[in-house]
Amino acid sequence: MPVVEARGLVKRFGGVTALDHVTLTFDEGMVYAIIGPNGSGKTTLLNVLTGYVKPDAGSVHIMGKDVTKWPPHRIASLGVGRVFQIPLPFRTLTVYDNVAIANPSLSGSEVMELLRLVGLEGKAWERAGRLSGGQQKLLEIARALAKNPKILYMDEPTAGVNPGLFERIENAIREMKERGTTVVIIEHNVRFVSRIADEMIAMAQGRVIARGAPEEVTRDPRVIESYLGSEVP
Ligand SMILES: Nc1ncnc2c1ncn2[C@@H]1O[C@H](COP(=O)(O)OP(=O)(O)OP(=O)(O)O)[C@@H](O)[C@H]1O
Repeated sequence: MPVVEARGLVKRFGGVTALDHVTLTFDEGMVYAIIGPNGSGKTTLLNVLTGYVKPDAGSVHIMGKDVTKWPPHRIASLGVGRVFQIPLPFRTLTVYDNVAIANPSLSGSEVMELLRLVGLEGKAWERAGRLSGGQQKLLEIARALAKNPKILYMDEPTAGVNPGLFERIENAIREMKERGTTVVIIEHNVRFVSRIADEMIAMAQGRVIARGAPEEVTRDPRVIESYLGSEVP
């Protein structure tokens, strides 16, 4: 049974069809990348899968449960995590405490291990508000990992992050996969996600236009065309 199954999702905003009959499944322990030009519906899809936006038609099942009408907190309670594009740590708390409160059952050494994984162990006792934007993003990823989610949605993990830190994001994603988490990443940096995704899903105009191995999807003429003939980024 797939961990997530979306069937026939439709979402309209006024005259714009943001999702036009999207059907897809995500399997356990796999890493998926969702790519597509601006406005192709990627964020709307994540919002529907996590309960923030209700679809006009279609359904979402998580581990066999119909969650289509569930509010976000109830979906989260099934072990569904999300890393938002803009990190929002508790700025006045230390980096360590930000991770510790994400999951109070973790031991001190487990918290430090997560900080080491994202390269923030040297910042453990600094206030989170003092970190750079990229470091705050890494902290957000460590907080998501601390909760040991079954499914983790990541909204542009590399946005606003210094390329020198990409490797740490990659390490965190590999660690999640190792733990059996299903990771779904929306990303504009196609080269970055091509390295880590088991499968790539390309969207254009609210539809899934290609799905498969990253090297095949990025070479698919329909995908190249959706980026207006320019090179896939
Ligand atoms: N709340 C909203 N109200 C009105 N229109 C919306 C809303 N959210 C999304 N849209 C429209 O739906 C379409 C899909 O947008 P969406 O943000 O899902 O695309 P995206 O692929 O995530 O784009 P980007 O890569 O720029 O983040 C766009 O035309 C967008 O303008």
